[in-house]
Amino acid sequence: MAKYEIVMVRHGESQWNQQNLFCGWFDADLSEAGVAEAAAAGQALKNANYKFDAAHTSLLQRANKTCNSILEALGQQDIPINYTWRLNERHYGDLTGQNKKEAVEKFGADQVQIWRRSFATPPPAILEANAYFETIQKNPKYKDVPAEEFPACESLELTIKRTLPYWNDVIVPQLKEGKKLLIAAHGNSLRGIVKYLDDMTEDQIMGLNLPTGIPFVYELDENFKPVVSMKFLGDEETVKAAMEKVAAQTGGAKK
Ligand SMILES: O=C(O)[C@@H](COP(=O)(O)O)OP(=O)(O)O
Repeated sequence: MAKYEIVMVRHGESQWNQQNLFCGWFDADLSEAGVAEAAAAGQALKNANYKFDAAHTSLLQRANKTCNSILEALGQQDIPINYTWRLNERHYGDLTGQNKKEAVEKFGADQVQIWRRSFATPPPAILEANAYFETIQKNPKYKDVPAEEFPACESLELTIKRTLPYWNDVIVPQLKEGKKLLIAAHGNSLRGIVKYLDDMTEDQIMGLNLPTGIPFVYELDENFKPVVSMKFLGDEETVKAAMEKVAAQTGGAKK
């Protein structure tokens, strides 16, 4: 029987999603379409009568603005919002700022697919020569990230390693207190949580592409095992098309 419920959402489309650039820890803003997606996510949650006691988001504005937009739609801007680097997007290393299709031309589709969706292989570490090195690696907002944990690139496996402590130490205790929670985060930080909750194999998680701006619900039993998994607040066709759009960003591959 379901005892706990939590809603998660990948931010609305960012300007870098729109331009098809690997984004990772770069702090891209929402695109115009992304602003609309975030508002629609709020409306969908409002229509389904959701109310939250707290929200959790990353240190990146695309997720923060999505979170705010949802809370605004619900008339709940006053609830506590927790900001944490542990929910940040997977660090895309030296791919940060590269066009996804151009990366395929340069490195080949198989290699890019491994970097994007494999479990254990990280992209190359960000180099000082990368145009976004300073703004990411030297950003004062990350001053509290322990030096030994500050990534220069991350596989999904490494992303899960820094996201799970937040799930276990912050999210789970709040759920146990009976709080209704919203997590507004990113494609890969959420794929990590989903893999963990649904105990997916590495092959299964490779095939999962989370759409932007469509909230999804987990209902969990007393042992935090899913009774209902990844139930999207959107019609099946729309969700499927949005997932395929993400998969196709490197040039038509379905995975
Ligand atoms: O970093 C990025 O480019 C995207 C995910 O890209 P893919 O792994 O889907 O290529 O992250 P998000 O838009 O969720 O913050």
